[in-house]
Amino acid sequence: MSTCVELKQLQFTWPGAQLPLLSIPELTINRGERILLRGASGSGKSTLLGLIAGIHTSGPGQVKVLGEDLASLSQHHRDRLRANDIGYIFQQFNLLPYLSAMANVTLACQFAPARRKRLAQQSITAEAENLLTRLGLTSAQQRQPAHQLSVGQQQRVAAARALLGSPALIIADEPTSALDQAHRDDFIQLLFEACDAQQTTLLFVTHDATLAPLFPRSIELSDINHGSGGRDV
Ligand SMILES: Nc1ncnc2c1ncn2[C@@H]1O[C@H](COP(=O)(O)OP(=O)(O)OP(=O)(O)O)[C@@H](O)[C@H]1O
Repeated sequence: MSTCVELKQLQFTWPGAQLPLLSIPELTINRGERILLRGASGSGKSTLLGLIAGIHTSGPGQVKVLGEDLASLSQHHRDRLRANDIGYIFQQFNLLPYLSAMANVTLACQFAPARRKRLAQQSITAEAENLLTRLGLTSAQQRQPAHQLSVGQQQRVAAARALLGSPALIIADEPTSALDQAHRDDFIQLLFEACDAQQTTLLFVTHDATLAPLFPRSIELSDINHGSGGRDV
């Protein structure tokens, strides 16, 4: 099985901090895996995701994504890898409020030539519609401005935006924190189905331990992190 994410001897210290927040000897995520990463609030989950997505650069150690050692890439190449191959679902969704749900989704392909190329056979709009429908938004909701949608609907739009153009890796940073249990489990099932249809790897981060049984593999950040994990502040 090929590898999607490979961390080796990773260390990361925020400027001004006394101790490294993260010190992770090893973590490997295979392609197609669905993996839950759990950790307490402030333990470094979002920081780790930012390192894997190439938003922050690490100190010593290696972060490899899809075979590329991020430290050896220029900022431009890291940005391109992220746009083309990583779909990011943010905690606050980061939708543009006055654009329609559909326009928010299709925008994802604007700066991602490889994603557009993977959609070559069908139009971007048709595939966005397909994904939004599969994730449970009606045609009317797809045309509505994002700020007029419920939190659960906005979350589905954010998921469709991340999935459009079949990126190899989806990173989901606590996307269900604002939902009740029924909507949360329903959203995760839909996300699994969409990831399976595209053979996408899913790295899902949460502080909620009750989500672990839904995932084939679950990791506690404190079990793999020898750094401070936010305990020095
Ligand atoms: N830009 C930054 N500059 C300096 N320190 C930061 C920065 N971002 C985060 N930190 C610190 O890093 C630690 C971990 O933060 P991080 O957001 O990665 O945790 P988290 O596990 O995702 O938390 P939560 O579950 O609350 O979102 C915290 O102590 C935080 O103050």
